[in-house]
Amino acid sequence: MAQDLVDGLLIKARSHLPPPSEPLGKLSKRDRKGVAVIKLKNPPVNSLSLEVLTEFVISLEKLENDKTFRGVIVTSDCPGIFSAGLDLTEMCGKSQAHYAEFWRAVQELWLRLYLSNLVLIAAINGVSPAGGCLISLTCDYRVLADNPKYNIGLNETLLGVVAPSWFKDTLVNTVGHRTAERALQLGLLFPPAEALRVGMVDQVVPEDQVHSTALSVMAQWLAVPDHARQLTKSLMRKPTADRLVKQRDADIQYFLQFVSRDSIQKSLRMYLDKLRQKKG
Ligand SMILES: CCCCCCCC/C=C\C=C\CC(=O)SCCNC(=O)CCNC(=O)[C@H](O)C(C)(C)COP(=O)(O)OP(=O)(O)OC[C@H]1O[C@@H](n2cnc3c(N)ncnc32)[C@H](O)[C@@H]1OP(=O)(O)O
Repeated sequence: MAQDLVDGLLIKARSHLPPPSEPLGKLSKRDRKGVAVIKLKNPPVNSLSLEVLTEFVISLEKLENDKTFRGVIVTSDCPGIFSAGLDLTEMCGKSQAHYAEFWRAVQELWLRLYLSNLVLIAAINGVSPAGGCLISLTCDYRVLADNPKYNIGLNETLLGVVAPSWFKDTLVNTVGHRTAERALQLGLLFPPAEALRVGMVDQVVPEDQVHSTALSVMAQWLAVPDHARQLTKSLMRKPTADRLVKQRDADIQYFLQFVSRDSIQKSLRMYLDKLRQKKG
């Protein structure tokens, strides 16, 4: 059975954890076939807070260091939402030190995911804007559930902010320069059929088949000898990652200057207010 391949690893935000005695990321070693599942669980929208980013990195590191694991399926435990992207409250009204710590954590997760030796398959079972889309773009393969609500893309410009160069590079490496340029400037969020057409995802399948499809794809990728696949992945991705590695501190300084501007703070606050008012 396909499900027998899977091991569970749940990433939760501390505030939603039950008793403090439970570890944050649960890594069970029951699996024999080397595939783990990382399920993002930070209700209500799986926003990527500093805590979630940190926990994600720790979980990945554990899996990388545990040689029984060769692949990870990245998916969501929040119905209808893969991830709402970076937690906007981490970028509003906080100190410079907080912004710097937050941005370093965003960089760290991107680098870990993008250069991972593991096979990463995104099982995208919900809407996936901005940072949520970025996570899926770092994976080796993307399976998206066929639901017209499940838009995916880098919509930063619609918030009045700019996708940093390494977000842009990740998109360009996936969909090509022209599609990326148009998508980034317009902040396009693609519905499934469009996302497939432009190459933002590799497969669109009925919602109840996302997980089983991700498992089948995983089996195909794991049939390739690890050393050859890993070196090839590195050849393809390292030049892009190195551009950030060489200037991580400068990138943090850009972010600090950018996010601290009154105009950017105002844009982010207005966007958050709009989200909050949607309900009432
Ligand atoms: C020159 C170069 C300089 C380089 C500088 C670089 C600068 C880069 C700066 C920023 C980069 C940002 C990347 C990002 O990822 S920004 C995040 C973008 N995300 C979005 O636009 C998604 C926003 N959310 C939604 O559209 C919806 O919430 C959705 C995910 C579709 C879910 O909808 P629904 O189920 O209806 O839920 P609600 O909208 O009611 O939301 C529930 C509560 O969650 C709050 N929320 C939603 N998204 C976020 C978020 N990303 N961060 C924090 N909080 C979020 C929302 O406000 C609701 O809160 P409350 O219950 O208090 O009302």
